[in-house]
Amino acid sequence: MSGARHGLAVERLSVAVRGRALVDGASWSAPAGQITALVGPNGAGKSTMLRAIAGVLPERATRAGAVLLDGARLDGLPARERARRIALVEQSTDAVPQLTAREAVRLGRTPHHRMLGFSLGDERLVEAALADAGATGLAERQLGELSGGELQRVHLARALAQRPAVGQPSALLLDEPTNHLDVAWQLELLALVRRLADDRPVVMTVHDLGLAATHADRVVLVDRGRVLAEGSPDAVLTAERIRSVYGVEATIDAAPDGVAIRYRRLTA
Ligand SMILES: Nc1ncnc2c1ncn2[C@@H]1O[C@H](COP(=O)(O)OP(=O)(O)OP(=O)(O)O)[C@@H](O)[C@H]1O
Repeated sequence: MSGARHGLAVERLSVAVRGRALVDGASWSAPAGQITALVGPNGAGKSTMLRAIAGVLPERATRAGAVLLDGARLDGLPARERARRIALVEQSTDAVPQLTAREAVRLGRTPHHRMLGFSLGDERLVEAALADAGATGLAERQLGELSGGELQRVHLARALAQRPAVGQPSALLLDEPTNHLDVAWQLELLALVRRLADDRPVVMTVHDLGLAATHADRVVLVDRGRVLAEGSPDAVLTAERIRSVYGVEATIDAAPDGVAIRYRRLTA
């Protein structure tokens, strides 16, 4: 059901490049206070959806449909206005390797600047964002010399620094946030994401269906640009659906400390 009053609502979103549909009439919602996992096979259109919501599609892409945050349309807002409300952490960004982590996180404040530029308040937010993402110790390091997992934390800190003033609606979109992270940091990140979802919608794409089932409140299953199912993890992630979408046999074990899913190739 789309149209969540508090949270993000995606309505009949379509994205095409040179006449090819990458996202095809997708409607789904991500309520504030919840973690929504966007899952689906490679090439399903998950990243394209996040980029369309954040308004950072390539120029040659055409799009249709609506994106609403707390009931207000984001489409048509100037890029800067949209960037104040929606923070997107991508798998790979065009990070300048010579920037230090702190300088990169400061860039997260750019959409909020007016004439005066960087303020003391911004500086405090940058330090808090670095601390929240566990990246304080990386602040003086150059991006080009960080490991994949360290870089992931800096990107997250940058998105945290981007958030608007308290009380203003915002959403956080994370594209494969657990990529490159070791198991300890995956759990740290998911605990942080849980805290961040306290007062806003958080959407994350993940390939690990067990992780989605364990840590997300809602799951949106996407295939070939379309939404196949949306709802609670146990309602969406059934062995039958996993078989039809991914073409593998899944055994789902729900335990009190999480959901483990084992996979086998389909036998003929
Ligand atoms: N800029 C682009 N121009 C043309 N086609 C694109 C562009 N970006 C993505 N695509 C295509 O759109 C489809 C959806 O890609 P997208 O990256 O959104 O999928 P995804 O679900 O995030 O995949 P993955 O799990 O592999 O990251 C793919 O077929 C991809 O090749």
